[in-house]
Amino acid sequence: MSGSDNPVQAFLHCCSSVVQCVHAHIAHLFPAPDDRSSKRTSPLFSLSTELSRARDAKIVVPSVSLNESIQKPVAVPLTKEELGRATWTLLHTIGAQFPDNPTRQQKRDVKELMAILSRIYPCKECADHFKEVLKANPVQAGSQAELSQWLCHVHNVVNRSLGKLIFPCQRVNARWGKLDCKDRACDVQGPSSFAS
Ligand SMILES: Cc1cc2nc3c(=O)[nH]c(=O)nc-3n(C[C@H](O)[C@H](O)[C@H](O)COP(=O)(O)OP(=O)(O)OC[C@H]3O[C@@H](n4cnc5c(N)ncnc54)[C@H](O)[C@@H]3O)c2cc1C
Repeated sequence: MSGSDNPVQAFLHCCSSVVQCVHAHIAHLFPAPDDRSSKRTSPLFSLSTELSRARDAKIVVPSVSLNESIQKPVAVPLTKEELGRATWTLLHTIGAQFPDNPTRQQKRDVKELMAILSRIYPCKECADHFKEVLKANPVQAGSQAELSQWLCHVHNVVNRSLGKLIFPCQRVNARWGKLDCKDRACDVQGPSSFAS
C-alpha cells in the first residue's frame, strides 16, 4: 500500500501547516465521488478495539454489540470474575428459594448440582478447588436455612483462599432474599405447590 492510500501515513506525512493537514485528512476520509472507487480508506478504528478500551476504562458496554466494519454481532468474553459472580448469584438464589422441607429428590438434586459444577465449571482451577471444598464440606441441604448457610460457608472458603473478606453468614437472607415473583411462581416446586 502506498503512503497515499493509507490515511494515517498521509496524515503524518502530509503537511507542515495544521490547516493543510486537516484538509488533506478530510479529503482522504471523504474523497470526491469520482475518486471513491480507486481510493478506499481503511477503517480508522474497529468497534471491537473500542470495546476492549472501554472495558479497560471500566465503561459498561453491552455484552453483545455490532462490529462496525462487518455489521455482525460480536460477543465480548466474560471474565472469570463475572462468571463467578453470576454463578454465586444463581447458587445463593437457589438457597434462598429452597423449600423449608425439601423432598429427597430436591436434596439429591442440590448434591448433584454441586458435584456437576465441580466437574464442568468452566474455570479448571476453580472447579478443581471446588472439588476439594466439597470433599471437606459435604453438601447440607436439609432445609432452606441449612442450604443457604452451607452455601455461605463454602463461598467463604473460596473467599478466604482468594484473600477476600469473609461474609457474615447471619446476613445471608438479607443479602439473598427470596425472589420477587407473583403467586410464588419462583418457588422451587413452582406455583402448583401454592395451591396444595
Ligand atoms: C464454585 C466457585 C468456585 C470458584 N473458585 C475460584 C477459584 O478457585 N479461583 C478464582 O480466582 N475464582 C474462583 N471463583 C470466582 C470467585 O469466587 C468470585 O466469584 C470472583 O473472584 C468475583 O468475586 P467478587 O469479589 O466480585 O464477589 P463474589 O465472591 O463473586 O460474590 C458475589 C457477591 O456475593 C456476596 N457474597 C460474598 N461472599 C458471600 C458469602 N460467603 N455468602 C453469601 N454471599 C456472599 C457479596 O455480596 C458479593 O458481592 C469461583 C466461583 C465459584 C462459583
